[in-house]
This record gives sequence, structure tokens and C-alpha cells, in this order.
Amino acid sequence: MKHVIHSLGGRGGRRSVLVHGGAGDVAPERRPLHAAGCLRAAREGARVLSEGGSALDAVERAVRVLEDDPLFNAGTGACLNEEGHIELDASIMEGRGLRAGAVCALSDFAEPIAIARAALEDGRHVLYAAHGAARFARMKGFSPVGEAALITEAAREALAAAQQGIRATSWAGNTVGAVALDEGGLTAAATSTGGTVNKRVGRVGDSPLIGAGTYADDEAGAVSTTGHGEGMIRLVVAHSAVERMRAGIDAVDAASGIIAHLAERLDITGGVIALDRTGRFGLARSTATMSWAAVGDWGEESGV
Ligand SMILES: NC(=O)C[C@H](N)C(=O)O
Repeated sequence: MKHVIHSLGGRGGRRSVLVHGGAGDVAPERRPLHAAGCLRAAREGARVLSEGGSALDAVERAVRVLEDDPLFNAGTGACLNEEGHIELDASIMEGRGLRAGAVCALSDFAEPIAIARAALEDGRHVLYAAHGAARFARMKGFSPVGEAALITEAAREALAAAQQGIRATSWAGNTVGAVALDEGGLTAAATSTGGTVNKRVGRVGDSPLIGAGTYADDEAGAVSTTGHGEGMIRLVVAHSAVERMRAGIDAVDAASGIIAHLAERLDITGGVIALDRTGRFGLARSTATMSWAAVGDWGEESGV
């Protein structure tokens, strides 16, 4: 196999939050920044849990922190499509009632994960797209911020480089995600992204698709993915990893197993974070880097 798979895990426990900041190839000197950003988000998620919030509240909060951090290319700082516009994708799911909410191809809003959460709570539909997603967001009280507020200079430079065929020397993927377990045994997962740099208008990746980018089931565990969305969709990666845990495989082997399958079957790279129903975590990547952090009653850890 040409892709080298790195995996880690087996630790964790009660009241855990695990986040990722995207599979990619971050330059060595920038890696500590990415790990620190993930740790800030995971600590915020863990704080929500320690104040009595649910796993769903915790993953939403952790992803919101990452969306607002321009270092990570979701929400503010999201990558641009081939016409220089933002189209955001996000999804969230809880593992007890298997309720889920998602938005895709959404521009103008800074908090796609909160809008996905509103869809989950509303309960009528799972996934809202483009102007319908924007209309739903306004109906639920969210205000558009204007696309200009979300576009960063780094995103413009990344698009220009991609259109000139220049390979980025340092990139973090364009996705963030979180999985959590709370005291009551609820699991939850959330993923948010700008998609891929220079994508065609209307392209939707794996991140807003329940089963591909995000999945949670209290009987097994929770997963968020990052990487080549077209491959993630075709192998239904998040659900497949959860099903591995349901079959008794631990979180780290479930994560590395599905990333190996992605490499072998489709020759595609990516990363996965997984939390089993006891809160033990696992993560795997076939890219050079995937920043991450985990915080729980048992302690905290982070890395790239
Ligand atoms: N970097 C990423 O994780 C991108 C995301 N999976 C997508 O294809 O939209």
C-alpha cells in the first residue's frame, strides 16, 4: 500500500470530547498552532460537559470554536469555490434517537454547525441546501454576516494557487469535526467544512452527509471524517467506522481499518476520529498531518 497510516488511541473514558482540525500536510513550524487550536476547542467542549451540557451541546460548541478560528478552514476562513465564493457544509448527529441535522452549499452564515443543530432540533427534515438552507437559517433567527466577512486573504491565496496549478506547501484540509460522550451515555458527532479549494459551484462533499462525514449511535460510537470527500461518500466512511465499533472492534482499529480500506479500495487519503460508547478514542490518518485534541475526566492530550 502506498499510503502510510498513522493511528493512535485506546485512551479516554467518561465525559470525553475529541476534535480534529482537518487531514492535510501542515508545515512543521505551524503544527503546534494547529494542535493548540484543537485543544482550545476540545477544552471548550469538555467545559460544556462539566457544566451539565449534553454530548450534542459539546460537539456543537467545539466545532463552533474551530469555525470561528481562521486557522481552520471552516466557517470564517473557509476555502473558496472556482468562482471565489464560499459554500459551507455541516452536519451534526446524536446517537440515542439518531436525530440529525445538516446544511450544504450555504453562504453568508458564520455558524453552519449551529444551523445544522437547529435542523436537528426542528426535526422535519435532515438536510437543507443552498438558498433553502439560508432561508431555514433566517427562519430560526440566524443572521447572515455577508460573504466578505468569512473570506480571508489566505483563502484567496489558496484559490489563486490552485487555479495556477501550484501545490500548497502547507494545508490543513478544510474541515473540522468533533465527537463526544456525556455522563448519560449519549454520543454525538459534528463536522463542518468549506469543502475543497477550487471546487465546482454546487459541489457538495461528505461533511454534510450523515453516514459519510458524520455518524453517531450510542450502541456503538461516534465518528467525524476529513479528507477527499468524493471517496468518503462512496465508502460511507463515518457509518462504516461506527459499524466496525458495533462489531466489537475498538475505536483505534475501527479508525485505522476504514482509512486503510479507503487507501486500498480507492487510493484516497483522509482521516477519521472515533469515540466508542465507553469514551475511549481512536484516530487515524493517511495524510501527513491531522491536528487533534481530546479532553475528558481522564485528562487531555493533543497532537498533529
Ligand atoms: N478537507 C476536507 O476534509 C474536505 C471535505 N472532506 C470535503 O471533501 O468537502
